[in-house]
Amino acid sequence: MQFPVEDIDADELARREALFGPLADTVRELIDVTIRSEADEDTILEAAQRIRDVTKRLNDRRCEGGFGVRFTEHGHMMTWGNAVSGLRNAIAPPLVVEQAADGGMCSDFTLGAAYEGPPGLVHGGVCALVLDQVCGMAASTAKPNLTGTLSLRYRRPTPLGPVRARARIDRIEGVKTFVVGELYDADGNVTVSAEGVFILPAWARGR
Ligand SMILES: CCCCC/C=C\C/C=C\C/C=C\C/C=C\CCCC(=O)SCCNC(=O)CCNC(=O)[C@H](O)C(C)(C)COP(=O)(O)OP(=O)(O)OC[C@H]1O[C@@H](n2cnc3c(N)ncnc32)[C@H](O)[C@@H]1OP(=O)(O)O
Repeated sequence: MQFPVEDIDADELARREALFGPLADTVRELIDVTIRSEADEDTILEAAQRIRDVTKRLNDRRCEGGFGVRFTEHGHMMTWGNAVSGLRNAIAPPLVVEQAADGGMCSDFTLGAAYEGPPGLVHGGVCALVLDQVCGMAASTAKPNLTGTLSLRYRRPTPLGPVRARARIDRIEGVKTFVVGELYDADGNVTVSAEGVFILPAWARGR
């Protein structure tokens, strides 16, 4: 696993955030309206062609593979391709995850039409995606890790709209960090609870 360091200062970091964040926001809106638009056929056909054209231009120069996890020389971590919180990832809701008063992690976000499973409800796999990230971030306050096991209990449906995720470390046993987490609906009901085992991999021990 590589973690490239980019030779950029705080101003350049801010410039890139201000450039790529709004691009991803725009594409996120595009995803939503692609699902929900009731425009006429000519408009849809024209939109598809214009999107193909701009995609071709953006493709002229691009990195190989995924964005990865990169650092600035001052140690700022850029997880911009992350599927849940990536600044440049239009399929990420995106989550902004913050430290909670209890020392765990917390995030308030909105899941719209792009995250639907059953009608009007968040897809169960999306609930797992979000909880993996927030539980993983809670675990990584103790040590770097990968998800070993994530167990979920879907207690009640999660409606599309405002959602809260929380996670905190339950206990640490050697290389294993045990985390518990929950999703909440807009009324504050727990919809999904999670238990995760996050593991410092053998190859990373002592590094
Ligand atoms: C160091 C890596 C850091 C990578 C960080 C990356 C980026 C940093 C960026 C942001 C960080 C911020 C937050 C994190 C955010 C999001 C979280 C998303 C996380 C993911 O999206 S991550 C992708 C999905 N994840 C995988 O792709 C893992 C595939 N898998 C493996 O890479 C190995 O399978 C591994 C490492 C799991 C274990 O391998 P290993 O060789 O290190 O383990 P080993 O045999 O030494 O066992 C040691 C002890 O763990 C027990 N144990 C073993 N496996 C277990 C399991 N699965 N469940 C429960 N317990 C298990 C044993 O029973 C023993 O327990 P005991 O010590 O008690 O005997």
